[in-house]
Amino acid sequence: MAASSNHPKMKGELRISDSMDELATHLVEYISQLSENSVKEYGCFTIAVSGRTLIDLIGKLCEAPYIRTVDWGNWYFFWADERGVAKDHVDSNYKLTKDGFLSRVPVPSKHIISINDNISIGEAALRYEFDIRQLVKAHTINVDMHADCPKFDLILLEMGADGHVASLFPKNEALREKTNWVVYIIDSPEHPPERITFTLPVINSACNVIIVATGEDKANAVHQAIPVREAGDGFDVTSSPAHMVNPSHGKLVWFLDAAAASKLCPGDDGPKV
Ligand SMILES: O=C1O[C@H](COP(=O)(O)O)[C@@H](O)[C@H](O)[C@H]1O
Repeated sequence: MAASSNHPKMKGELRISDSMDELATHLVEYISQLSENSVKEYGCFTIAVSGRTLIDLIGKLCEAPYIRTVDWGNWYFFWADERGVAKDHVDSNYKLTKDGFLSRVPVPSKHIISINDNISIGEAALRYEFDIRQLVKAHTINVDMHADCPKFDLILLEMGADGHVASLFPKNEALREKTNWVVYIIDSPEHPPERITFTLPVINSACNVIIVATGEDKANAVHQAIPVREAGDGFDVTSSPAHMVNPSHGKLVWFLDAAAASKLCPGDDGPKV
């Protein structure tokens, strides 16, 4: 049975499931609710995803009842990060998402804003940000006036075992970016080295951010990322990019399985939920 908790010592709401299947069930129900609310309120749903296990987890959206109940025609689809490889390469987040999800749901192809793989990584980052700006201008994507950033309805992230989210890796220069919406890196500690990623100002301007973490190998990073830290406690926030996710006017929800949540317990900085 999933447990859900809000705790003043934890950043965001925690939803902890006993199994991957249960986590997927709760995750897709939550996404379908967000989609319904956004379409009702603004006429569309702007979603950015990242890669790997996430795409398997959202696969349930391609099945009954969601395949018929979700308003796919009003979805606008983006990537929070992409690897510097061709779109048909096994490492590509586009390929993963296309094969495992987008080919199974009727999102209009002109609503799928992918990253150009025919130009240099620097040009592709600029072009992707330009494409997003055009959709902000057209009022398809809302805007956070205070941050001068797009306000995506949902940014769906998966945390790596080192605490990275999207392609924002521990201690990387990209974590300091304050102005650009999209940047590229050429020094990813994980293969491939070239990546394009949303920056923290964009992630933290979203209406909703979900971070998924599953498996025992993520337990330490979860323990680093979720507890609220006191200023001056010596914790270097750049060692945990996921800890730096803190939507300024939006909602953050963590979807964890029991193994990933296993180190969040009394004696740490918060309660077991
Ligand atoms: O490199 C990436 O990794 C994360 C997830 O990390 P993993 O260790 O669980 O595979 C992913 O969300 C991101 O999109 C991707 O480019």
